[in-house]
Amino acid sequence: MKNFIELQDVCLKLGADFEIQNLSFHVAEGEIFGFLGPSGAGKTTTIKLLTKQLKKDSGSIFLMGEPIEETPRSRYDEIGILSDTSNLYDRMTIEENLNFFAELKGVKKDKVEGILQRVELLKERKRPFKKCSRGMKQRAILAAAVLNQPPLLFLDEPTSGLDPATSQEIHKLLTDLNEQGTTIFLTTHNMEEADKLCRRVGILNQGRLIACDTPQNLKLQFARDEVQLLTKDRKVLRVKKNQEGAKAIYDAICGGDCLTIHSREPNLEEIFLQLTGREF
Ligand SMILES: Nc1ncnc2c1ncn2[C@@H]1O[C@H](COP(=O)(O)OP(=O)(O)OP(=O)(O)O)[C@@H](O)[C@H]1O
Repeated sequence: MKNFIELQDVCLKLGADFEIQNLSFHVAEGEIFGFLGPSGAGKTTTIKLLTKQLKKDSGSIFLMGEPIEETPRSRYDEIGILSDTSNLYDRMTIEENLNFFAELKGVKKDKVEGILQRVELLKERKRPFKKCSRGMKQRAILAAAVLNQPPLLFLDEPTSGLDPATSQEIHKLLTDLNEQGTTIFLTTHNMEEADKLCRRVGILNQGRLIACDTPQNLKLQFARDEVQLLTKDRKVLRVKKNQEGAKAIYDAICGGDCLTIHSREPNLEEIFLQLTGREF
């Protein structure tokens, strides 16, 4: 498996107050990689570095195996990019927009109907983009980005501000795309989304990568040394994994007082709190 994205010691100073510091990570072909971090952590800045909208001060970036400096502009026509600023035209309908992008990307127009169906916009296809709801706009933008089934897709907060049902639809579309071979790099504030979709996640804080692994490994690494026991009278007891804890569990089971026992894995939000001492 080759790396589609690789950063080595990348630094960038932006203004007086912010810098990306020695950023190193990779995204392998076929992965969905989630880039997490609170507002202002540098997620969008990193996408801008990877899509040549910003230039690093130092370090190396490789995109699909070649140094980013050698990546031709035309390569970005193949790569899908979905950012916070839409490039769809307000006055054109959803369908006109997609036909336009199909032509631009050299995709046959008959693909447009299929993609409209997949993002559930077939019925709304004659609606001008500016009259669409936020969820519809987001699905239309995503449809335009994936028309050519890109090998690599950058998504900056793809479900930000969307209702849970629309987010679910977008998750399904992304999972399908990934199964068909698209490598996905996405940024999100939403820990649950990252946990559900991503094979690996990187956690960024104040321009520095503070963790990078599979959600499962991170949870094991930061697992608490305790289990959770639910008693008959619905009390939740947290019991240490030691001799004393074992005795408490033994007594609860023998006394018929134990309803359930669960391990206590932290979620990604708790991991972030443990790493930084700050709420996400
Ligand atoms: N052109 C710029 N000049 C100076 N500072 C900038 C510039 N663009 C962004 N910044 C600053 O860089 C920092 C990182 O911004 P960035 O947009 O990458 O964060 P983010 O993690 O994507 O946040 P959010 O989740 O809110 O989108 C912020 O403090 C921002 O104010």
